[in-house]
Amino acid sequence: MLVDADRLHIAIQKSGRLSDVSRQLLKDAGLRLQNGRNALTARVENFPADIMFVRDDDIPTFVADGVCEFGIVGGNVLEEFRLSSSEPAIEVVAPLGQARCSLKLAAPEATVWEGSSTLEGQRIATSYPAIVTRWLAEQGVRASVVKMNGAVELAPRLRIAPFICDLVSTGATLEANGLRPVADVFDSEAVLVRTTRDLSEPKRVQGEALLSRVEGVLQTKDAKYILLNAPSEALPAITRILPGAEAPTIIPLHGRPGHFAVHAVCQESVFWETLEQLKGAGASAVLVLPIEKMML
Ligand SMILES: Nc1ncnc2c1ncn2[C@@H]1O[C@H](COP(=O)(O)OP(=O)(O)OP(=O)(O)O)[C@@H](O)[C@H]1O
Ligand SMILES: O=P(O)(O)OC[C@H]1O[C@H](OP(=O)(O)OP(=O)(O)O)[C@H](O)[C@@H]1O
Ligand SMILES: [Mg+2]
Repeated sequence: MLVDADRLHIAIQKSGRLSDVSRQLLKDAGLRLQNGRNALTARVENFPADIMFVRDDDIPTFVADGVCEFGIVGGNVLEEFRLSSSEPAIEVVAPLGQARCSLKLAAPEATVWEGSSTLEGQRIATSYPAIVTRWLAEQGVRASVVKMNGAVELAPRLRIAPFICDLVSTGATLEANGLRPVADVFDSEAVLVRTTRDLSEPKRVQGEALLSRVEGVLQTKDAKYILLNAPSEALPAITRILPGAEAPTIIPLHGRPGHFAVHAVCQESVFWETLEQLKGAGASAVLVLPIEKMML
């Protein structure tokens, strides 16, 4: 029998860019949370796990310490933690393909940029000093890094530093502050992380079950089930067109010699162009169906 000590702890961001992404992933993995939005913890009704709602910066520490066995965090925050920690007992178990953004170096529009040597002897304001320091070392440039916890885009205007390194997605925040990106430092997306510390056997088993569900969710995101009919001579071309389909099932059509039904799970997006190509290759009666759950 499972006791409370065997329940997994999963750390997610309380509020911010990752909170909806994290809640949605847990929901898609079939986990039903008990408490309301303002609670700091929630019990999962139908899976032996409790959710901790925390600041995103604390997630790597909690997971590496083993206080939480799993967490969802931005790759940028994880990398900064890894570079700053002496014992980062944490691993990425699934990139989630969400909250994509990049850490970019930026400067006021008028700044003349002649490559990374422009930074020699300059100051750079950032919330990610360890990532920026590593990048400067890779570039062979000496510059000083000033840590700011937020509103980094204000640094040039406040004369804190002539350069900044901050997260950019659409670029709208940079533009609104009269800044332009000059170099890419680190690409990030949300990731599911796990502690690398030893777990009790029940927690290890539950962790594997959680991971397998998450992998299923990620695989079904773009996956579709395709059914179509085709004459035998069209089958080689059709199987080449089907996006990300391994070993489609090919069944003879009753009463139509030389004609077959093709069933395939496509792991990649199926676009209208794909259907047009399939028709062009000889397919007819093409159906594309969503896949609700998948466990390979
Ligand atoms: N503009 C963006 N587009 C996409 N993803 C982003 C963007 N800005 C941030 N992110 C990602 O979302 C994560 C969380 O961002 P958010 O701004 O909510 O953090 P925060 O203000 O530090 O939150 P907290 O209050 O939890 O400390 C970032 O670490 C990054 O991985
Ligand atoms: O390139 P953009 O699409 O404009 O996005 C970039 C902005 O998004 C993030 O801040 P967020 O909006 O999450 O607010 P925060 O500063 O309160 O964290 C980041 O710190 C940038 O300021
Ligand atoms: Mg934060």
